[in-house]
Amino acid sequence: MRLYSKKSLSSFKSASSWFEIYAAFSTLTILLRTAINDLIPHQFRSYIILKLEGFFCKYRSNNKVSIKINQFWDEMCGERNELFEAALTYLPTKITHTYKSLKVGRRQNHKHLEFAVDGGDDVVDKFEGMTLTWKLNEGSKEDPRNMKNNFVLTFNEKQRQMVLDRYIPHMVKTYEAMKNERRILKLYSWLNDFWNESDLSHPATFDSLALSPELKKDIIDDLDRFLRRKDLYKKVGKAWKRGYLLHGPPGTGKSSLIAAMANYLKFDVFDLELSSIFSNSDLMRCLKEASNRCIIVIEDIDCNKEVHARSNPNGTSEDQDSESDSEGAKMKSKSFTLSGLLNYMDGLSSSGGEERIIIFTTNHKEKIDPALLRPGRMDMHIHMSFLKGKAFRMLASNYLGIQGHHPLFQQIDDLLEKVEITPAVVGEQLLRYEDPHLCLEELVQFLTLKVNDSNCDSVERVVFSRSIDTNTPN
Ligand SMILES: Nc1ncnc2c1ncn2[C@@H]1O[C@H](COP(=O)(O)OP(=O)(O)OP(=O)(O)O)[C@@H](O)[C@H]1O
Repeated sequence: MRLYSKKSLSSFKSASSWFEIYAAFSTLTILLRTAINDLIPHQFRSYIILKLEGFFCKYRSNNKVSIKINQFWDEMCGERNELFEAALTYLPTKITHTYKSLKVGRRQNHKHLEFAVDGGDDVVDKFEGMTLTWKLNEGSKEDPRNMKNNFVLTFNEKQRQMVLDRYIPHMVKTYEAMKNERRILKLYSWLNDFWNESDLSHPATFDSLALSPELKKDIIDDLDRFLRRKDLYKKVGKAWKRGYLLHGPPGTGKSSLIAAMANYLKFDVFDLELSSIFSNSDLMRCLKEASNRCIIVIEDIDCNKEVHARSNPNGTSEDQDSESDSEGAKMKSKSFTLSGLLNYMDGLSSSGGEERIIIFTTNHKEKIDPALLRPGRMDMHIHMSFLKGKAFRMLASNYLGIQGHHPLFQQIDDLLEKVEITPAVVGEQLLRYEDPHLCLEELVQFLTLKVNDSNCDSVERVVFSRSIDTNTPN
C-alpha cells in the first residue's frame, strides 16, 4: 500500500514537472511571438521567411515538378494549343535509338516522312545542363472526338525558371523553323463566306521564271527589305504591308510570279475574287480572316465594277440600275466600294501587326483608278512584258537544259525583237520535242512565221486604211 502511494507520488511529481516545462515553453513562445511582431517590421519578417525557405529547398534539390501541356487550350471551343503541336514536332528529333514507341508516316502529297512519339515510352531531352523528361498521355482511342491528349514535362524543381524562360522558347523556335522548312503552302479562295483551303502546288520559283535578271533582283531585294523592316514600319507608324501591282498581257507570267513570291517567302496565298464580296464589311471580314504572313491576291482588278464605281455615292455601278427589279434590289445591298479597299490598303482596317503582301494583277493598268496606284498602296509596279533575249535564255535553260551559248540563240534574239510573243507561247513550243536542238530549230521557224504574219498584218492594215481613205467622200 505504501509502495503504491510512493509510486503514485513520484508519477504525480513527474507529471507536474512536465506541465511546468510546457507552461514555461508556451509563455516563452508567446513572448517571442509578441516581441517579433512588435519589434520586427512585416517586410523584414517576410524576407527572413523567404530566405529560410530557400535554405531548406537546397536540401530538397532532387524534387521533381511537372507541367502539363494539353492538346487543346480551350477544350469547349476546340481551340488548339500551339505548344502541344510544337512538342509533337520537336520531340521526334530528340529520341535516341533505344526509344521504343516511334510512329512513322507520310501525309498525302507531302514530301517528307513524318515522325511522332506515342505514349509508350518517355523522351529524355538535355538542354543547357538540364535533364527534361517528356511523357505523352493519349486520351480515349474509342471516341476520337474526345481524344484529349497531353504532354507532361518533368524536371528538377530548381530549374523551373530556366525551363519557362529558356527551354520552352527554344522548343517553340525549333518547331517554327521546322514548320517553315517542311511547310506545304496553302491556297485559300473566298467562297460562300469563308476561305476554302487547298494545297498551293504551283512549282514556280524565281529560278524558273523567265524575267530579266535585273527585274528579278529588284523584286527579291524589295521582298527581303520589306521583311527586315518590321521595326521601321512600327517607328514611322505604317501598317507592315507592301503592295505590288503586276501588269502586262495575258501569259507573261503574272500568276507564276505570285507563286514564285509565295514559294520564296513561304507565305500562304489568299486569292480574293472581288465579285464574291457584297459589302465593305464583307471585305473587312475576309481580309481580317486571312492569316498573317500571307499574300493577298486580287486578280484582274480592272475588271471589277465596284472598283470603278468610286464616283457613284452609293457605291453601285451604273450598269446595276438597268438590272431587273429583284436583281436590282439584291445588287443595291451590294455596298462594297473602292474606298473600303483603300481603307484596307492604308492600314486603317487591318488587324494584326504581322507582315502582309497585297498583289493586284491587271492586263490594263490604264483602266485602274489612280487612287489605288499611288505609293503606299501599290508600292511597286511590275511590268510583265513580252519575251526578249535575256529572259529567253532562262526558258532555254529551264526547258531544254541549255546553259551558256547555242548557235541559234542570236537568230532567236533577233526574231524576238521583231515580234510580240509571250513566255507562255514560247514555253509551249519548247515542250514539243525532247531534242533541244530540234526544239530551237522549230522555234526559229515558228518565230519567222509570226514575224511574216505580223508584217502581212501591218501591210494589210495599211492597205485597208488606204482603201477607207479613198472611199471616204470629201
Ligand atoms: N515569265 C515566265 N517565266 C516562265 N514561265 C512563264 C512565264 N510567263 C508565262 N509562263 C508560262 O506560261 C503559263 C501561263 O503563265 P501565267 O498564268 O503565269 O501568266 P499570266 O500573266 O498570269 O496570265 P493571265 O493574265 O492570263 O492570268 C505558266 O504556266 C508558265 O508555264
